[in-house]
Formats: sequence, structure tokens, C-alpha cells
Amino acid sequence: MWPFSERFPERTAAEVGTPVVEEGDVPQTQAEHEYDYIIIGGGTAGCVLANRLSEPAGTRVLLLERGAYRVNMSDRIPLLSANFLRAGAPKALYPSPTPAALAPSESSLFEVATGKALGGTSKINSMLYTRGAVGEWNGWEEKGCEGWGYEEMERYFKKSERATGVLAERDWHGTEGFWSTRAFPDFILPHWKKTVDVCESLGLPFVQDANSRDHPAYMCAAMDMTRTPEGERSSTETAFLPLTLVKERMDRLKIATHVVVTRIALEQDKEGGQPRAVGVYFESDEEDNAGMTYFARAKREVVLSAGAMGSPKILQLSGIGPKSHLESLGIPLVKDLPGVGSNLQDHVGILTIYKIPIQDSLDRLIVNPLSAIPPLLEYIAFRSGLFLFPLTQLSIFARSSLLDENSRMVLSSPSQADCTKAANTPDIEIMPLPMTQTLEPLPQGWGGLTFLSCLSQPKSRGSVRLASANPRAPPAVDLGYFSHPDDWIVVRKALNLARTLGEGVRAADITYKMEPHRVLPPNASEEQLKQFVSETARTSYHYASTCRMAAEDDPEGPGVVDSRLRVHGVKGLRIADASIMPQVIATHTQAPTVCIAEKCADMILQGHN
Ligand SMILES: Cc1cc2nc3c(=O)[nH]c(=O)nc-3n(C[C@H](O)[C@H](O)[C@H](O)COP(=O)(O)OP(=O)(O)OC[C@H]3O[C@@H](n4cnc5c(N)ncnc54)[C@H](O)[C@@H]3O)c2cc1C
Repeated sequence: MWPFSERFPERTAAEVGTPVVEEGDVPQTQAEHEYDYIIIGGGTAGCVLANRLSEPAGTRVLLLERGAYRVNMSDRIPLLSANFLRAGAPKALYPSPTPAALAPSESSLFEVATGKALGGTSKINSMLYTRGAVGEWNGWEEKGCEGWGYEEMERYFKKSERATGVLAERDWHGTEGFWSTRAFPDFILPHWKKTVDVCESLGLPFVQDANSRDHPAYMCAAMDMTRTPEGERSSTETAFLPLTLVKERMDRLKIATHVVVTRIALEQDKEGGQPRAVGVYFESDEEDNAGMTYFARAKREVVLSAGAMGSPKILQLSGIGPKSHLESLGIPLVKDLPGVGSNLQDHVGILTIYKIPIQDSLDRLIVNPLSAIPPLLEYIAFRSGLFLFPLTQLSIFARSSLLDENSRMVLSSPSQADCTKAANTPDIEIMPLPMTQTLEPLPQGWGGLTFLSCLSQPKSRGSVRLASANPRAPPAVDLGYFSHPDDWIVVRKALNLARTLGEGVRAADITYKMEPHRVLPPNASEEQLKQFVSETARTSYHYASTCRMAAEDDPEGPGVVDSRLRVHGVKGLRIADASIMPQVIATHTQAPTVCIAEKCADMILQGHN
């Protein structure tokens, strides 16, 4: 606990639900275990929903989260909390098989990581705050997601945001919301300035704020981050569920932690013949309390916010999903919905690594932990320096079809730079990271400077299915990378651009010690490309679209929710998290996820007024 902090009023499973004594019909509940809304998953989106849905007095809301409430120092300091591999970090981590299109390789890094705590993945992520291109949101609307164009969504971005510092002066940022955002101070490491210069020479102009409405479609941009003016991580539970607010609303907002939701209770609706979500079954995640099932009733709606892995899993456990899959596990079918758990997307990332002197790389903190002491003291005393920043400050956005053989962006008309057009959405993002990114250690004295090249509009799709009918087992995840042949064309362009950036940074100062370590050679053969990608591909943790917002029979992939986020063919059940994105948004996913939750809460409250 943060020293001398007051206790957060978190509840146990037994305090918020009625024990289920007999299997069978939906159980009767005590009145105190009936709620207007039950939110499953107190993660990035779930905390926003809990705040907004409990705003009207007289409304009863229950939030169920399988992780803990945590306010440790290591969860607040940006650099420490972004290192989710540290012992005790609030994460769920499980391996995923090598995607079929990639040759198994000893160094393959296929692992799924998500947050497991109140605040969810917003407690462990890299704190980058990006909204996505204006044109991409407009593209959602054009494809039938009514009400999801940028103009409407900007309202929600601003509503959630409490921008400070220079961001507060920009009219596209919000200053009255809960979630703290801030620009980075000056570049902390020298490579970023050099990277900017190389980008500009390649036709990728530097933009001060990737979230402005009218920047060029392709750019090298400074990142905004989700941190407080005091230099601490602003996760969604510290932002949207601060102790003062939770105490004020204790009569109407119950927050239960260490609770695993096992399934949603569905009753046949007498009027329309459609099933209706009427409540939620859950168990305690604490060993000494395991074994008992509890039930809480939802009088109005159940909102599923268990993330792109958790939400399809819970739907499938509840009998909503692909018929043949559910039958193979003996789960009674309630609604055949083939889109549930299909269409998994992620921005697969491929590493291009240069060696630099270890003192200029974060690798030094791993090789020599004592070297962390001076910057840690600087952070404690002044809230500045290395510990203030969670891994990167800069990102590069490009479009593969416009990159020439020298990795220059060549635009044939000014309209191609217009970021409000869906067709101009970047399909490549490259992040310069001052570290090796968990491949083999470098020779002594060297650290890594990595250009992480991500496919931001992948065409490949994977899936999330149940590994068994046991609700505690992690799901069977197929990341599906490179299952679509077009992604190979984009990745070659991305890796050529990454090499051009690296070589440009090297050439900027020939006296600086920097050498290629793992770099795709120019004119690599198909075989070399495949080998390189197999060895260095990894997740960028932007899992999305496993319950996509689209028609049930959408030719681009079956949908699960409509544009009001209601599950097709089921009443009283919505989904609000990264899983509903029609396709993974071509940027970092936390701000869009918060925006989805804001809009969902608004639609629910409007519907009940
Ligand atoms: C290491 C890492 C770095 C990242 N960096 C960035 C970044 O810098 N910027 C950015 O924009 N995005 C980043 N992302 C991605 C972004 O954080 C996520 O896409 C986003 O937070 C997902 O939000 P969500 O609400 O969909 O899911 P989550 O935040 O994961 O919330 C789901 C919640 O549901 C709970 N849950 C699941 N199953 C159950 C169950 N059965 N019962 C009860 N509770 C359950 C989970 O414990 C979790 O708290 C990163 C992700 C990771 C993992």
C-alpha cells in the first residue's frame, strides 16, 4: 500500500452476490444483490463505465474484477510500472503457439499479456495516449458503425481527458475530465532528435502532437502520455475511481475484486423469444474462498468489459459463440454467433536492433541495477528524468504503398496527406525503443536501440477459443500473424524503413559507436524475410476485434455487436472494450478503448432516461 493511504472499499464475492446452492434455474437473489447494471471486468474500459453508470443517484452498479486493487509505488512510477515482466506485476501472461505462417524458431516471442487488476491493462501499459487518425474513425462510420465518426468521438475523447501543461492549451484536448494526459518534456535520449532529422529527410514531417485533428497523415510524432502533473501513471482506476468518488457513491457503486466471472445468466425472453442477460455467476479468486459460486442479478443490463481475450471467453462459457466449438466442449448453445472470438487482430511488431553503448540504452538498468539509483533519486526529488518515461517518446507513421525503394514517402497529390480520409490511414508504425526487447543479450558493453516495426492495419486474423469448459483456464489463442499474404508486402516495406532510419541515425554522427545487430539486409530474398520475421516477431499487445462491431453476416468478418454495442440476438447485454473495434485501430489502443467506454455509458444512460 502507498504509505498511510486510506483503505479502498473493495468487496469480496460473498459480499456482493448470493451463494448458489443448487445447479439449474437462475437462482433467486437477496434484494441487496440486485443491481441495475453489472459490469464484468474492472479494466481500462470497466473503470470508466463504473464511474459513469453510477453517476445518477438511485442507480445501483456492481463492478466485478478478477485482479486486486493496487496502489504500490511500483504501479505508479512510469518506467517501473511499464515493466510488466517485473516480479509481482499485475498481469496475466500465457504462451501462445507460433502462428502457422511463421517457422517455429527458438527465439520466437509469442506470449499474450494483459493487465489483471482494477484498472486492467492501463496499470501495466506504456502510457502512450493516441486517439488514432481522424479518417479511420470516419471510415468506421462509412462502414455502417453509425455515430462512430471522429466528430462524435472527439466529444468523448475530450470528456474523459484532463490535459495539463501544453496540452491544455490545445483546443482538441479536454481539461475537465478524469484521465490525466500530458506531453513529454524534451527528448530524454539523443537518438530521438537524430531519428526526427532522418524522418524529415524521408518526407515524414515532425508533428508536436499525434492527436491533433489536422496533422499530415504520415509523420514522425511526439507522443502524449497518461500521467498526472505529479509525474505518476494515470491508470483508469486511479483516474475514474478515486477513493473520494468511490466513498461518496458507496451506497450505489459496489466494487468487488479477486472475483472471477464464470458465465452470464441468460433467460429466454417471453416477449421476443430472444435470450436476455439477467445476471452473472462468479467465484472468488482467492484460494481460501474458492469453490463457492455466487450470483448477482442485473435488472437492466450486463456490460462485458473483460478485454479482447476475456470478453469472447466469457461469452463462449455462457453459450454465445460458434455453435460447433461450443458443442465440442459440451456447452449448451444459447445463441450461435460465429464472430465471437474470431477476427482477433494485433499490431504484430518486428524488431530491428542496433547496438549502442550500454550507457545510452535502458539495457544498462538490467545489466547493472545499481545504475538505476541516480535516475530514481532524480525522479523522487524532481519528478524528472528516465523514470518519468515509459519506454518511448516518439513514433513514426507511414503507408507502405507510398514508400519508394529508398524508403521515402512519395505522395502523388496533396490529398494523400489528408488525415481525415480513411484511405490515408497509416499501415506502418515504427517505435524507436532504447532497449533490446528481450532477445538474446548483447556482447558486453553494448545495449540495444530497437526500431519496433508494427503492422498497424494487418489483414491477418487469429482467434480466441475456449481451451476447455473450465472458466479459470486461459483461452486458446491463435495470434494468426501473417495468415494473410498481403501482410508480407507491408512488413518488407516496414523493415526497409526501419533499416533506413537506423542507418540514418548512424550516419548522423560517425564518431558515435552504433552497429547493426539484427537488421533485414537490403534486397532480402523471400526466404530471408520469412526467417527474419519468424525470429524477431512479437506481440505489441494491442489485441482487438474479437467481438467486432459489425453485422452478424458482415463479409469482412462476422460481427458480434451492433453500433449501440448490443450483442446480436441477446437482450440486456452490451460489450465495451477493445474487443468491439471493427478492425484494430491503427494506433495505440487504450485511448480509443476509454472513448468506447464513454460512448457506451452515454448510450446506456440515454436509453434509460
Ligand atoms: C504491455 C502493454 C503495453 C501497452 N502499451 C500501450 C500504450 O502505451 N498505449 C496504448 O494506447 N495502449 C497500450 N497497450 C494496449 C492497451 O493498454 C489495451 O488495448 C487496453 O488497455 C485494453 O483495455 P480493455 O478494457 O479492453 O481490457 P483490460 O484493460 O485488459 O481490462 C479487462 C479486465 O477484465 C478483467 N477480467 C478478464 N476476465 C475476467 C473474468 N472472468 N472475471 C473478472 N474479471 C475479468 C481483467 O482482469 C482486466 O482487468 C498496451 C498493452 C500492454 C499489455
